[in-house]
Amino acid sequence: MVVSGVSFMDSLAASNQVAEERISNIRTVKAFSQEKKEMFQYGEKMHEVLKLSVKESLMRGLFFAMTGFAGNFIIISVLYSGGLLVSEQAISVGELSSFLLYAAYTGVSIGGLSTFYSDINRGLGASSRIWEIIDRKPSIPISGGLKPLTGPKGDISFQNIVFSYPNRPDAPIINGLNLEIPSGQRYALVGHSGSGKSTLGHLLLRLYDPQNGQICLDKTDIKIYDPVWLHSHIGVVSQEPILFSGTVRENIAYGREQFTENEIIDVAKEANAYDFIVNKFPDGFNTVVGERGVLLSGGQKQRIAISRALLKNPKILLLDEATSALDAESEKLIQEALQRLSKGRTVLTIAHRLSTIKNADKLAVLFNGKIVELDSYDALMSIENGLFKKLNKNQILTS
Ligand SMILES: Nc1ncnc2c1ncn2[C@@H]1O[C@H](COP(=O)(O)OP(=O)(O)OP(=O)(O)O)[C@@H](O)[C@H]1O
Repeated sequence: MVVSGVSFMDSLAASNQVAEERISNIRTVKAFSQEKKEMFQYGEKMHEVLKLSVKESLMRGLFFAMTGFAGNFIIISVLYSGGLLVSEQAISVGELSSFLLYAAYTGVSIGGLSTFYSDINRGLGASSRIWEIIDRKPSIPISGGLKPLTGPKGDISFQNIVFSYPNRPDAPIINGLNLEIPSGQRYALVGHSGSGKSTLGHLLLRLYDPQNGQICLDKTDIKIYDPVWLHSHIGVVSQEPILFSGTVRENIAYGREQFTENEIIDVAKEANAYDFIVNKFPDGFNTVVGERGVLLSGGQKQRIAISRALLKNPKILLLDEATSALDAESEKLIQEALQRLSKGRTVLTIAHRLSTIKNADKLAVLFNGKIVELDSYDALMSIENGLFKKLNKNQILTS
């Protein structure tokens, strides 16, 4: 019964996952006219849930039918043998009745225990997955470690990094990579799609640990630092900025406990977000952005994410540029905001835009899990048969 409870919960979770994923991406479903197919798929999943719940109900029914039958059979047997004993005058009718009464009380109580047993099994089935998750020890601790009293200087070095994702251990993404980014410099990471640029960002944030080599911040392995301290000094503006349902203010302040209204206004101005927040949104900074920021345009989301990074005031910046093209005006405003954001910080940009690539102090070209070229834009373009030159010529780097 425990096993069937677990499968029932698993199939219910699978059907909920399908529903949640499709409903939250309803625009894509509609754009591809997949409503009927998705409804059919959800129906299939629910059918699976129904099948398992019928199976579980049958097992419960069988179990209770058997215990009920056994109870009644015992009573009839006791009445029969007791009747024989009464007729032989071995026991009195009173003794037989009181025995039956005690036996009935005991039987009902034991019957109650069997219901309790089946309910416990249901609970065990439902909770076993939760316990599995609760008992999992994260390989990277949430907190604990060195917390320097001052912020970092911002020198970053990747030393002989080898990394493959845990679910694909045989497919190394980074393979003996070395890269030094001195404090205050702007480096742009370029390479084919899928070459591992975002992965390098994940490693710097210590979302994963490399299988080999070390990543150092100010000559100390990032594994030594408290992850909370480390994350507080790295600002991230990702390709698809993640906003949470809540107000514009709450989204800008995400990650900062203490802030003043003036700070929020200042960072919004610096990120070129102030004008649209105040003039275009009905409630200004109190405007609700909708689930995952659906009520905002791509460019607006980017600028709110830049305001958030500015408020955090980190020493290191990790920018994952959006590949999707924005209109020229938004593009200009975002580039301006990013320029301001980059000032005085160590910046690693996953670059897709020619303007970013040209403005970077150095370009690091990632190929086959290694940095194969590292220099300024002009220097790399002057290498005959250079990889960067080829990528640039084929317009692989720019959107
Ligand atoms: N969580 C993951 N689990 C397993 N493999 C992953 C995971 N994330 C990415 N990968 C794989 O790692 C490789 C590198 O991905 P990554 O996102 O770092 O590339 P990228 O250079 O940033 O690409 P793009 O420019 O298209 O964003 C890809 O082959 C991808 O399929």
